[in-house]
Amino acid sequence: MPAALAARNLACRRGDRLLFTGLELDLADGALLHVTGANGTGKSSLMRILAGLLSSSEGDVSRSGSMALLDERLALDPEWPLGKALRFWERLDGCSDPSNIVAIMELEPLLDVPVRYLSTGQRKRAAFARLLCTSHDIWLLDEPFNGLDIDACAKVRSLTRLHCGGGGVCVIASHQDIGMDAHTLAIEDFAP
Ligand SMILES: Nc1ncnc2c1ncn2[C@@H]1O[C@H](COP(=O)(O)OP(=O)(O)OP(=O)(O)O)[C@@H](O)[C@H]1O
Repeated sequence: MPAALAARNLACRRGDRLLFTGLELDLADGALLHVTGANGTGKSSLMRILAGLLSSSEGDVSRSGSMALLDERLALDPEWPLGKALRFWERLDGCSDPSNIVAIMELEPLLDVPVRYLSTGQRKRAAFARLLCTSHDIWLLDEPFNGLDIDACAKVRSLTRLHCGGGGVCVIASHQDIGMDAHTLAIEDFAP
């Protein structure tokens, strides 16, 4: 089944503030979307609505294919060494080639380090290792370049191109230039 993600007439209210309204998107066939906007405009809120973790105040989301959200929350046990924490999920996710993924994200030297000691960029690379283990069709990447060095940013770009080149859909929320050809959705265009 080809990956697709659509949103119709989405509105989002946080507290007493309406962040956006009438937001539409329609993604399929390897589409890459860059959601832009200044701090606090609602990019992360939109990503959580698309992921089904937050209710919209209006509108709906439909999708075809499985979906993964990568954000600043690292779903790995902070007390465990990274290798053990990754293995726990590799088994549950049915990861086909975990050692290759660890190598791609250059995590071998960190496998004995407790997750809570990882630096910001190391945590982000561990989050990508988890994402790659899951083989989901739709990637929702919230500020995926935060904390990554130049080489790791380039790697994330090439992994994203590979994902979309294989028919996967990807949404990147970032206030930064992502350095890739992408459709753009400026969240401020949907401000009330
Ligand atoms: N649980 C909450 N209750 C009330 N307001 C919230 C809640 N969570 C977030 N907000 C507010 O919603 C607004 C949008 O937050 P969001 O994280 O979606 O923005 P963002 O565009 O991703 O920002 P940034 O670029 O800084 O990450 C902010 O003003 C934030 O304070």
